[in-house]
Amino acid sequence: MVLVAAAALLRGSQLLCAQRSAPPELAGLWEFPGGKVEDGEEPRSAAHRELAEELGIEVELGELVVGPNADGSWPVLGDARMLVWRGEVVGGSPAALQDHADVRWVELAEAHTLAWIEVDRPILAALIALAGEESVLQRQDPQRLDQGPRRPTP
Ligand SMILES: Nc1nc2c([nH]c(=O)n2[C@H]2C[C@H](O)[C@@H](COP(=O)(O)OP(=O)(O)OP(=O)(O)O)O2)c(=O)[nH]1
Repeated sequence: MVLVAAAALLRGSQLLCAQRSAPPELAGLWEFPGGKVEDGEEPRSAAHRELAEELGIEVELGELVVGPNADGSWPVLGDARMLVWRGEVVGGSPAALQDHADVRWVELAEAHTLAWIEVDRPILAALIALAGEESVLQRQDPQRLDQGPRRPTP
């Protein structure tokens, strides 16, 4: 079975969305940038390689956005499964160098208004849920996420 490695790259409240230029049946649709894992390749390395090749960026990947498959992947087109990590851009500026018509930072809450590959929509919903949970945690205990370890009060 084909394994795809992709990234949900965030910049504050924005998500990096990529618009495919090929194949014809997917051209114009939006997706999480990434691509197929090659034989013998680590899935995370594949994500780094694809993002460098296709968008010219270096990324740092964080936790997996856990999907419904046993390995945490998401069912995607063509009977494939896709691993998606949250991450951020740490080098370069995203550009549609290869296989994409456009690449855009979009407010995560507005991203669903783009014409996504339909099977990606549950992944978008999971990202919004994760962001919501984090903002609740942050409101409950702002120091926990913002300022690192608590200092004892004098
Ligand atoms: N990259 C990516 N692929 C997705 C997403 N959703 C989804 O169904 N797919 C499907 C589309 C393709 O059938 C497959 C990924 O193939 P790809 O064309 O991006 O892979 P690749 O860059 O390695 O391309 P190639 O070697 O086949 O030319 O997974 C998504 O969000 N991102």
